[in-house]
Amino acid sequence: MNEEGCDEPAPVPTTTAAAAAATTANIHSADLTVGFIGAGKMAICLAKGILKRGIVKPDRIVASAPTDRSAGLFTEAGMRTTRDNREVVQACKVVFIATKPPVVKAALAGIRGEVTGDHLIVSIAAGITIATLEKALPVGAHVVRLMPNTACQVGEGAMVFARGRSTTPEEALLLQELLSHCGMCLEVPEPYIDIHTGMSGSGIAYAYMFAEALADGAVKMGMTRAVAGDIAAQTLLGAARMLLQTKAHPSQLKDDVSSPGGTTIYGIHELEKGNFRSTIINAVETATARASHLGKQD
Ligand SMILES: NC(=O)C1=CN([C@@H]2O[C@H](COP(=O)(O)OP(=O)(O)OC[C@H]3O[C@@H](n4cnc5c(N)ncnc54)[C@H](OP(=O)(O)O)[C@@H]3O)[C@@H](O)[C@H]2O)C=CC1
Ligand SMILES: O=C(O)[C@@H]1CCC=N1
Repeated sequence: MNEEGCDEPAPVPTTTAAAAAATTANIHSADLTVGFIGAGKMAICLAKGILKRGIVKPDRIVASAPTDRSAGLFTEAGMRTTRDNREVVQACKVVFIATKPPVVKAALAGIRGEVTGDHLIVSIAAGITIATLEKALPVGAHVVRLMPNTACQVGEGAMVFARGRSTTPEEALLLQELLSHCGMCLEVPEPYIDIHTGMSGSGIAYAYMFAEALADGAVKMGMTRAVAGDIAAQTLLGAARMLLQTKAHPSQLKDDVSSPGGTTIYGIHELEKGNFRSTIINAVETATARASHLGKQD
C-alpha cells in the first residue's frame, strides 16, 4: 500500500549496462526480422515507425491478415504480406500481435506450434493480459504486453509495456530500440497498461475531438476551416511541448495564460460549466474499465 492507502504495483526492474551492450549487438544484427499478425491501423503505424529507425529494412518486415483490405499499406512501403500467420512466426524474431482483442486467442492458437524461445511476442491488444498471452503460448514463451497509440506513425507515440515471466531486460531494450523512432516507450507495472489504454491509446482520440471543437469554435466566429484546423493543431502541439519542456504543472501554465478579468478566464468558466475536466476524468475511467473488460471476454 502507498501513503494514500492504495495498492501500488511493484517497481519495474531496471536494465543493466551489460543488458544494454547485449541489446546493441542484437539490434545491429542484419538478421533482425519483424512480423505483424494483423495488418491494420495500429500495425502500420508501428511498422512505419520501425522503418524510420532504419535498422530493419522493409523486406525484413512481414505482416499477415486474412484479407487484402489493409495489406496494401504494407506492400506500398516495400514490406511483405501473407495470409498465413504461421509464416510470420517462421520468418520473424519479433512478432507483434495486432489483431482486435476478441481474435487474439484464436490467432495465438494458430501460431502456438511455431513459437520458440527465440521469439519475442509483443501483443498490443487492448485488455489482453500477460497471463492470457502466456497461457495461450508454449511454456517459457517470451512475451511483452505493449500499448501504443497511433502517433507512433509520426514519432510522437506514447507507449508503455510490461514484460512476461520469461522476457529478459535485454529483450525489453531490444523492443525499446526498435520503437525508438515511434515515440516514448516506458516499462511499467502491468496494471498501468489498461490505464494507459484509457488515457493515451484511446486518449489521443479525445485530443482530436478537442482540436476539432476548437476549430469549430473558430469557424463559428468566422475563420476558415483550413486556417482554424492548423491553428488548433499547433495550439495542442505548443501546449504539449510546454508541458514536456518546462515540466511545469498544467495548472501553473493555465494560470500563466489567465489574466485577471481577461479572455481566458471567461473561456475557462464556460468549460467548467460543461464539466470539462470531470468529463475527461470520466472518459479515462470508463475507457480503462472497458480495456479491462475486453481482456475478460472469451
Ligand atoms: N487503433 C488504435 O489506435 C490502437 C489499437 N490498439 C490495438 O491494436 C489492435 C489492432 O487494432 P487496429 O489496428 O485498430 O484494428 P484493425 O481492424 O485496423 O486491424 C486488425 C487487423 O487484424 C487482421 N485480422 C483479423 N483477424 C485476423 C486473424 N485471425 N489473423 C491475423 N490477422 C487478423 C485484420 O485483417 P483484415 O484487414 O483482413 O480484416 C486487420 O488487418 C487491437 O487489439 C487494438 O486494441 C492498441 C493501441 C491503439
Ligand atoms: O479503441 C480501441 O479499442 C483501441 C485500443 C486503444 C485505442 N484504440
